[in-house]
Amino acid sequence: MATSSKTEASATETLNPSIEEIQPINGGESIEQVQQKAPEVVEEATAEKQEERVRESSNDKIQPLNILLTDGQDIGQKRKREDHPLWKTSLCSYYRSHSKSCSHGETCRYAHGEEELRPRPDNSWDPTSERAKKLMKSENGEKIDSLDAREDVLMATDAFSESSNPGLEKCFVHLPRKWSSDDLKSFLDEQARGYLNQPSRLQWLGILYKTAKKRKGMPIGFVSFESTEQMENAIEGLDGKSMGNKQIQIANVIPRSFEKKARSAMYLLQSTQQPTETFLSNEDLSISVSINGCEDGDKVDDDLVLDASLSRAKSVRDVVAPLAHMPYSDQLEHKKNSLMQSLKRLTRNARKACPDGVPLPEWILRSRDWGGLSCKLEGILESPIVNGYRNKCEFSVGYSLQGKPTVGFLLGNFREGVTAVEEPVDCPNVSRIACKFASIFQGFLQHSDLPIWNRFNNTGFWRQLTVSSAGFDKLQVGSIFITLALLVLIQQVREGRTPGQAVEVENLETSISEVLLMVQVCSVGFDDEIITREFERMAQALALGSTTSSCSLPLTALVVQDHRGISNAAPADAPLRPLSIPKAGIDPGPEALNNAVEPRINDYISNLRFCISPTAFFQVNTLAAEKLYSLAGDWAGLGPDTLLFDICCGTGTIGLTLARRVGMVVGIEMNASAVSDAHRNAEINGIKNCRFVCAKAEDVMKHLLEEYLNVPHKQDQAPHTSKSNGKDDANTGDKDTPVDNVLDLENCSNHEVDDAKSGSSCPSNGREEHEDSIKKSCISEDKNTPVQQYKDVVAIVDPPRVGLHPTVIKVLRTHPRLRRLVYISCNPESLVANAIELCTPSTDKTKKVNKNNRGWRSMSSAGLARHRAKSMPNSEPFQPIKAMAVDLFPHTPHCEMVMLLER
Ligand SMILES: C[S@@+](CC[C@H](N)C(=O)[O-])C[C@H]1O[C@@H](n2cnc3c(N)ncnc32)[C@H](O)[C@@H]1O
Repeated sequence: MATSSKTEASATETLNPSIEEIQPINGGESIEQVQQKAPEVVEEATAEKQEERVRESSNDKIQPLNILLTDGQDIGQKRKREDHPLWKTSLCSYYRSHSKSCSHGETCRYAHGEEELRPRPDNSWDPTSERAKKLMKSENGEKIDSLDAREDVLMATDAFSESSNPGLEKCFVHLPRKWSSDDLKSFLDEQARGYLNQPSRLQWLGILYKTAKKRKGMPIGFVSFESTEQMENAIEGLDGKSMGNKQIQIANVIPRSFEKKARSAMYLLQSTQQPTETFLSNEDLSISVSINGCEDGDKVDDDLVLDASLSRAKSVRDVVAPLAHMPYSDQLEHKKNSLMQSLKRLTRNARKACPDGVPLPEWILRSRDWGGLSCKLEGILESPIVNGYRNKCEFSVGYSLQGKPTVGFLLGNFREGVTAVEEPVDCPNVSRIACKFASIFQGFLQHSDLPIWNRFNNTGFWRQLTVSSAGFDKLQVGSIFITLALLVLIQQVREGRTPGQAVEVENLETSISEVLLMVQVCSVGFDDEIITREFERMAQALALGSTTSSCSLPLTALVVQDHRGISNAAPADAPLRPLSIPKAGIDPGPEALNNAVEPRINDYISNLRFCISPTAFFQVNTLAAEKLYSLAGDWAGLGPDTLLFDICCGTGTIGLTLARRVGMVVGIEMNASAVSDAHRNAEINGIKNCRFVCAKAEDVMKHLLEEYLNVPHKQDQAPHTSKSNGKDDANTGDKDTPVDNVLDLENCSNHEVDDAKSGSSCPSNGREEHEDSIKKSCISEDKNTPVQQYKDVVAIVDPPRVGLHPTVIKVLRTHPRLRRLVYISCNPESLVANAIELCTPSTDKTKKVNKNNRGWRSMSSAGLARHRAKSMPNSEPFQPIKAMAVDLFPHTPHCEMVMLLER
């Protein structure tokens, strides 16, 4: 397996000093001595100190090099060092704690004070710096950076005022987010009284206004006036007025000319269905806002510097590919360092959660060998393709900053008022095929009779375009890739570059043979006839675009998703309408729309074909995912006697690619389309030892473990084979199987925080029906099929970003026969939280969780996990054995991590 070994070696050297190198703290006692005395009390502080020491010590390590570089006057080398993306991105703790003196002087790689501090490659700041603290506060909604808010407002291009006369309306910026419209009105009324009470301004009329509306959760409100005089009085009295630590700013509200078209569409629709008022209020909604004088730059202060970096971060490239400015090897190092922090966090939190009187587990004691990491981080596997690797892109539909209907990426967070969408220009992770389809669709929207989606008032029709591409011929890719890799290597050697730098594999795009387009709309309130006509036109435009493009642009499936929700994240069961793709130049007529093929796409992993539905999860970087699954399989220690649980299995990718190495695979997945894909994929690839269960893992895991593992061992049983018949297959179990159907739903309902984050596509019409469906998915219909006993039970879990449900963690942790668990995570934070619960020792005296305690709302995920660990039934904890990262997302800070847990 290829790893960026060079990068890793140097990073490990500098960031992982052995414990001997760490100086004693706390009056000469070593960290260990202090910890053994009162671990809970001193742990956090010592860990931080330890990290500081590590940093200091890593600084020591590069010091001689720095001196050499300056003394040797190798200016090129020095510049190279200063160009390093991490140069001066952390504050020097030595400088801070030693009266602003540091023996490394200007060669110190850490910043001596806030002035020297540089933003990190992902545009974040050293968390201990003033800047980071300020930002953190604003993120928490307590304080908002003034210019940040201004920037956001400037980026709001959708409609969010309801005035019929924008000339007599103003936008108030920097209002408290939590204010309602009533708060804003009270404030304005109070201001009026205040002025009237001032003797020096007896002539003052007060702040009179017509309407005042506050945008929920945002720092802005709209105030309209009866007359220009009223408006000017308000500006005179309130613009610049202090509001907490901010000053109110009053912005112009400018009607957008480009809205006329949408307006006429609205009128058209208004005559067919909707009550007049709805659309009349909509038609004037589209405005953009500019702040009086904010471009003048008359307030050059610290905030402005901060704002400059924020605004830089808001180019589409910076939003979509924030690490793209770094060489690929530096991106890998950056990700590795941040994963190391997560592994340290796991150790610290598990130590903290370890119950009184229980000795620290071996792995925590051993963590000293790894500089505080909970286990060895074995490295990071590079992505085989660095550019254009995404096989799936979700493009938003909205207005650009120039007011043009655009298909691309949102420039920021809607909650902050950012709605501007920019074209996917210069985003190296997006394929040219995806960009091309976005541009064809954008061209179509400019002439559509239906309006684009407005995020502020949740009206409009066109919402999103998803481009999924696949169909690399593996042999072709293999040979192209080997040739290119060799060429790149030769080139790198010639140019003196290190391996691991960006590999352009442009030709790979030419081997894409399938493209599925999914267009998300909201059909509410629109006439069916108009919709059908627009779909016909859209299908023609997309088909024409694909055939007339200068580059190869296959279009093999087209489907519309109808979604009414507020955000574009549609539930898995949102209605889908497949459309047929007309032959270029031929008008197929409305009938043709109904003759569409099933919208599916075929991709290949480890020489298996995977048929994927539009809403099923599939990793966005297929070649890197292949590495990920094979690593997980290698670490799982599989054999013919292994029963493998593939938890959160999606279309069955992990289980099916490993099926031939195990006795039996049981996959659990809540998305019904993905489960039906998994069955089909087993069939396509002739795999018979897999069973896929459509349910939430938290609802069925306990029963499945019992079904397979609690039966008496029957030595003479024939090896189990199973059929994959396209249904929720439950082809195991016999009359003797003690399937326990007592549901553990009570437990689930204790964890609102997780439930709120996960949607279900499984039936849930009432508790009884739900319970019934869970029972069905766990009990065999064929009562005669014997349950095979397996010597070895392994679980590979690959949960969504929120991590595993606490019920699943509890079931896995407390089942004594599950000895090995491979955790694949795309979110280190949830991995840390779940691993705390899996790996912290428990006692007989478990604490009861207070169900009415709402304190968890303000807890970090690790804090919550520590809390839950206290109520874990007494059971043998897992130990983290090793971890490795796989980079599926070059140019972004994201990364997959695989961790092996054993007991
Ligand atoms: C990160 S994806 C992994 C999918 C699959 N392992 C793969 O690599 O293609 C997570 C999957 O978990 C599913 N999922 C989310 N919550 C779940 C739950 N509570 N129970 C079962 N599956 C769930 C999602 O639908 C999604 O398919």
